Order: sequence, then C-alpha cells, then structure tokens
Amino acid sequence: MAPGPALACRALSCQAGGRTIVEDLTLEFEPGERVALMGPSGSGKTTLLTTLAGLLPPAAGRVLVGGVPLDEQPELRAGLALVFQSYGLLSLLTAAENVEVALRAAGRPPREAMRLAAEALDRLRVARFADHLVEELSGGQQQRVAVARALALRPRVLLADEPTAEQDATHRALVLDELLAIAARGTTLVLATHDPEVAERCDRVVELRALAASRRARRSR
Ligand SMILES: Nc1ncnc2c1ncn2[C@@H]1O[C@H](COP(=O)(O)OP(=O)(O)OP(=O)(O)O)[C@@H](O)[C@H]1O
Repeated sequence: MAPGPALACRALSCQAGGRTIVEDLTLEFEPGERVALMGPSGSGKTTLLTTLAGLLPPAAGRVLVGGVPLDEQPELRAGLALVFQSYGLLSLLTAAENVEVALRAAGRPPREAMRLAAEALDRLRVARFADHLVEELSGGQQQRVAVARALALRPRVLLADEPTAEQDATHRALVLDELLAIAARGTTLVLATHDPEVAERCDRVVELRALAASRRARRSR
C-alpha cells in the first residue's frame, strides 16, 4: 500500500457554478479514522466531499489517496465511496439491483455481488424492500439503501453526506453504528453532518467555515 494518510487534500480550492466555495484547504485523514465534517449550511461540505471523492475536479490544489495524487492515478477513485445527500440511486432499478450494480462495476462476480448486496441490505434493515423499485421507497429507506451500497463496497475511504438526516431515532443509531463499524476494519470515514451526536461519536471534527469567514481567519493569522 502507498504511504501517507488514507486521504488528504493540499491547498485545495473548489468551485461550483463558477463560484469559489472552498479555498486553500489542507486536510489529512488517517486509515480507520472517523471524522465529522461540520459547518453551516452552504459552507461547502457537499462540494468538498464531491471533490474528495474525485467526482468534481479541484479548481486548485490536489486530492491525494494514500499519498498519491488522484489526478495522476484516477483509478484510485475505485477505493473511494460517496453516499450522496440526495442518495444518487437509480430510481428504475430495485434496491438490490442498485447495490449489485455498484459491486459489479467494482469487479465482483454476479453471485458474490448478489450475496454481498443481500447482506448489506439486511444490515441496514431494508432487506424486505430488496425487490422494490427505489422510487417506491421512502426517503429514509432510500438513504439506507445508499448507505448499504457504500458499505458493501468495503471502500478504503467512505465519504457520506448527512447520512442520517432522513432517519428516525432508531434508524439513525443503526446507520451510525454500521458506518462506524466499518472504520474498525480500516476504512476511513468522513461524515458531513449537522448532528452533534454524530460528531460526538467520531474521533475528530473538521469545521468548515463559510468562505468569507475562512478568508478573514487566514488574513488574521
Ligand atoms: N452546482 C452549483 N451551482 C451553483 N452553486 C452551487 C452549486 N453547488 C453548490 N453551490 C453553492 O455552493 C455553496 C456550498 O454548497 P454545499 O452544498 O457544498 O454546502 P453544504 O455545506 O453542503 O450545505 P448544506 O449543509 O445545506 O447541505 C452554496 O452557496 C451553494 O449554493
């Protein structure tokens, strides 16, 4: 395995819609570390996670996976999974197919993909919806399918955007337990959240400030 933190960004700037959202950000995430990414609405958590996942190219700076720049080895993206805030499921596929498709794309043979998908859906208590089209599921159920899909991939780094936001108290605890458990197997976990209880269960909090506030802080250093 390449040396260095599991995931890092150096002097990273991100733009969305032609506007700079995140500027000159340097962070490191160790293997197995559980990090809560917090900050006010609009501070750029989603934009940052999408960039760290390699789905949005940085406006400046770099993302490194195991010390290797992602732009030099784009195949390293295969070790990164993102749970999207709006789930990112294929609505005309069933819950099981959504998880299986991701596993197949990651190179798992069909039978193994079916087994791993069934296991993950069971753990997230959506097994009874395995054969339902995603569009038939509630928001909370869809979110658990999206979490199941990311967990089934056993990624090196799992990035999740407010993964408990749609859950009731029971399912919030379940989702959080399942996410935190994967870190014990070495996966780095970065959870964007507004929930102080989620943050409390992580090893560390990274606070993202709105751009104007972060510029003021840099000037006063
Ligand atoms: N595609 C886009 N086009 C234009 N502006 C965008 C786009 N994506 C994000 N933004 C803007 O970037 C800023 C940061 O958005 P982002 O969703 O990353 O924040 P966030 O911290 O995740 O917010 P929340 O906590 O509400 O989910 C916001 O001002 C938003 O309007």
